[in-house]
Amino acid sequence: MIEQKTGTILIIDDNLDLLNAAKIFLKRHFKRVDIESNPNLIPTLLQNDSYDIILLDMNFTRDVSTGQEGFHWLNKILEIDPSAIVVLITAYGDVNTAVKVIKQGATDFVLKPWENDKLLATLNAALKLKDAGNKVSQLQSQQKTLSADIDRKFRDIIGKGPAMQQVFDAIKRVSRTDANVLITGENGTGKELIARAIHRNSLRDDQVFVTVDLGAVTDSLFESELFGHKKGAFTDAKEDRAGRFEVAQNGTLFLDEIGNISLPQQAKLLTALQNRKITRVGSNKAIDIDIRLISATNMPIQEMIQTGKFRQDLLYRINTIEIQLPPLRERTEDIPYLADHYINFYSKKYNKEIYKLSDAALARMCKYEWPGNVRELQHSIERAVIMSSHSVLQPEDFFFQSAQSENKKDGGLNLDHLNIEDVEKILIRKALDKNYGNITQAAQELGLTRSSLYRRLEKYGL
Ligand SMILES: Nc1ncnc2c1ncn2[C@@H]1O[C@H](COP(=O)(O)OP(=O)(O)OP(=O)(O)O)[C@@H](O)[C@H]1O
Repeated sequence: MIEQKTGTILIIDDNLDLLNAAKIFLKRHFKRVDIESNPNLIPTLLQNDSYDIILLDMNFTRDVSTGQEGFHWLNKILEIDPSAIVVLITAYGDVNTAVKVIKQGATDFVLKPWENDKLLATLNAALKLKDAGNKVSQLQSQQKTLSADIDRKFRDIIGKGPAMQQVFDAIKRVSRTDANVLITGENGTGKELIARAIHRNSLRDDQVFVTVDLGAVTDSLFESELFGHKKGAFTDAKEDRAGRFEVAQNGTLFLDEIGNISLPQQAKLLTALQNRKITRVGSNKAIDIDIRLISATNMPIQEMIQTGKFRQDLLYRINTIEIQLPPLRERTEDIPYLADHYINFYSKKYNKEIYKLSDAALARMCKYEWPGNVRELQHSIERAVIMSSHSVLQPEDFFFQSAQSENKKDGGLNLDHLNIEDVEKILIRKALDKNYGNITQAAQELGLTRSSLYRRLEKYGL
C-alpha cells in the first residue's frame, strides 16, 4: 500500500539555492512544500493559506547575523496564528540560542547547514505536535458542542411562586463561590436542572459538568467509576481509564443520588474529598483534584444520620450550602406556568396546534399529588399533546385521570390504612402491568428515571 503523504510546509529563507534544495528533498516526504525568499510576504501567505509547519531563517539582511530578524518574523507569525508551529533555521548550535528560540515561542530549531535526516526528524516531530494540537482543539470544540446540546434541555427553569424564587436567589448567591452544594428534593423536582444552572453561572462555566448517578453504580465498580483504574487492575480493566473525578478536573462534578451509597463507599468518597486527591484502582500514584462538588439526594439525610446510615462528617463536606426543592404539590402556583411551557414545547416538537389547558384540566392538575413531580407533569403533557385531537387540552387527555379512577376501582382500597410505600408499590405494579413489564416505559409513566425504578423494585422485592 502506498503511504499517503501528509503535512504542508512553508520555508522562508533569502538563499534561493537552499530553498530549492530543501523543496526537492522535502517534497518526497510531505504533501506540499512552498518556498519564499521575501519575509515581507509572510502575512499575505498566512492569510491565503494554512501551513502545518513554518521553517524560518533567522537572518535575511546580508552581513547581519544577530537573529533579530528571525525573532521579529517569529512574533509576527505567532500574532497572526498563535497555534503556528515554527521551526527556526540558525547558524549557531549553542544552548543560549536554543533557549532563546523556544522562549520566544518557536517549537524547535535546525542548524545550518543541515543534514537531511536530521531536518526530516525535526519536521516529523513538529508535525506530530501540530496533529496533537489539532486533535485537542477538535475535541475541545466537540465537547463544547455536546455540553451545549445536553445543557439546552436543562435551560428553562420555571418557577414564579415564592418557593422557587427563594431557590433562584440561592443559585445567584452560591454559584460564583465554589462552595459545595447539596440539593435535596423528591424525584423529578429539578435537582439536576438546578445543579446545571449553578455550574452555568459559576466561575467554571467554560469547563465540563460531569454527572454520576451514584444510585446506578454497583458496589464493585464504585471506585473505578469515580477514581478510574489502571490497565490490569481487575479482569475487565482492559486499558487505563480516568474516573469521573479526573474527567471533571477544573469543572463541576455532580454526584446524583448521594444518599444511596453504602457506608464503605461513603468512607472512600470522604477520603477523596478531604485530601482533594484520588488514586486510580491498581495505581499508587495520587492525583490532585480540583473540582466544584454539587450533590443531590431524595433521601432524608438527617434521618439517615440518626440511624447511622449516612456519615455526619461526609454530610459536612458536601453541604456547605443546602438547597431544598419543594415538591410540586406544595407549589401548585407554578403548575399553570409549567403546563404552558411544556404545551408550547411539545406542540412545536410534534407539530400540533394545541394552545392551552382547559380550566377543568388545570383544576385537576392543581389537585393531583404529582408523586413524580415536574418530570411526571412534563411526561403527562407530552403524552396529552401527542394523543389529543383538540386544541385545548381536557382532563380526559391526562393519564392521571384514569390512573386515579382505576385506583378506586381496584379492590376499593382504604386509603386511610395505606402508607406512602404501599401506594408507591401499587402504582409501580400498575405501571408495570400496563406496560407489559417494560421498565423504560413504566419508569416514564411514573415520572422516574430507570435507575430510580430499579431501586424501588429491589426495595419492595417486586
Ligand atoms: N422548575 C422547572 N422548570 C422546568 N422544568 C423543570 C423544572 N423542574 C424540573 N423540570 C424538568 O423535569 C425533569 C426532571 O428534572 P431533573 O432531572 O432535574 O429532576 P431530579 O430532581 O434531578 O430528578 P431525579 O431525582 O429523578 O434524578 C427535567 O426534564 C427538567 O427539565
